[in-house]
Amino acid sequence: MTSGQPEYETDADLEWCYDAVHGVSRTFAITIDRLEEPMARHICLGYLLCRIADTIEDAGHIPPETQTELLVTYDRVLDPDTDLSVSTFMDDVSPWIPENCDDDWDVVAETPRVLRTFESLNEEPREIMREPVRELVDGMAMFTDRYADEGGLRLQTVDELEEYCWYAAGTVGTLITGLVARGASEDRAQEMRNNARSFALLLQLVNIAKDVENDYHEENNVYLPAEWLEEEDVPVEAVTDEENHGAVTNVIQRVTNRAETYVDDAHRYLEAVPERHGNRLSAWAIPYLLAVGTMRELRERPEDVVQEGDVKVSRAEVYALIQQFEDGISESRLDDLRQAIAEEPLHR
Ligand SMILES: CC(C)=CCC/C(C)=C/CC/C(C)=C/COP(=O)(O)OP(=O)(O)O
Repeated sequence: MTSGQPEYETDADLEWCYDAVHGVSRTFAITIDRLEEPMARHICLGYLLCRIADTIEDAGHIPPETQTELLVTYDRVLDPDTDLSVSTFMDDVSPWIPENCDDDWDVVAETPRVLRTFESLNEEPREIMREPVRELVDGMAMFTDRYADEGGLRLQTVDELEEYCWYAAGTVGTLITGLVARGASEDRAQEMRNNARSFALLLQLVNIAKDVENDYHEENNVYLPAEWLEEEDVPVEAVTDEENHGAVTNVIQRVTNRAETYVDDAHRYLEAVPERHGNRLSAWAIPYLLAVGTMRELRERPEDVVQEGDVKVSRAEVYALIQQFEDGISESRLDDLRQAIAEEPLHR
């Protein structure tokens, strides 16, 4: 403990942070439940710091220039070389917190609590996390600024889509790898660093493929590359129109195919993951396998992304997958599970 906080207060804050993650991310709730201490609290706090920026970036009701300003201020609060206090950020963001606060905005409203809990962690994990979080925040500020005139993100090319995925998820991969690789052999650490970007791009591209409807209607963002939409004669602003469902489905398939190219690297990452500092292989294997399962669903019913607004692995399958890890997991079992879940739902 480095902050001089009374421990009972930090414990209550940490409990709050664990509850908050369960409210905002299905993926990270599962991951954090699998981890032991101290990795669980490190990943929890690292994730919440990122989520605050993500909520601002996704806020359709905030003008882009204000989003950029808020993200820049948040970055300065995280910068150890400036003494900008979190209260400045709260003064700026408070008018934008919706009255009927959802779980995401609850976390933003509690930024001071998240930050003081983060500051209560040991210095080593904190310093591993700080720069990747700031890179994510800066990247989001860059994207809201780039598309300020459009009112929301309108990614143009597949390269730009992958650039965006780097900031939104690749940075999180760097954060995780920094924490998890401590004390590992140089070979293992290098193997993880080589494959971390692929792991993150796999997860982020699958999320983008399945969330097209919600991203446009709730957040005013179109991540499907305009160049791919154009090849299908779909105007970007008509991405969810009924007449374009078939054509947009083709673009969703293309994004899914792109995600598929990262699966082998992600698998290599998992084969190198050590179980130190409270880390557990299953914490990362489960989101990986859920991404493979979601790709299966996206291939089988891509039209549901635009017709139903969502394609995801069922709760029963998520449960069945978690059950597979009750007694730990071997590498060969990971291979088998990947093949199985790519073909059909696990619980059948
Ligand atoms: C090297 C390595 C381990 C890389 C992985 C990095 C990582 C986990 C990035 C986050 C990707 C992601 C799309 C999370 C889920 O979305 P969400 O948090 O919005 O929640 P949801 O599950 O509710 O959609």
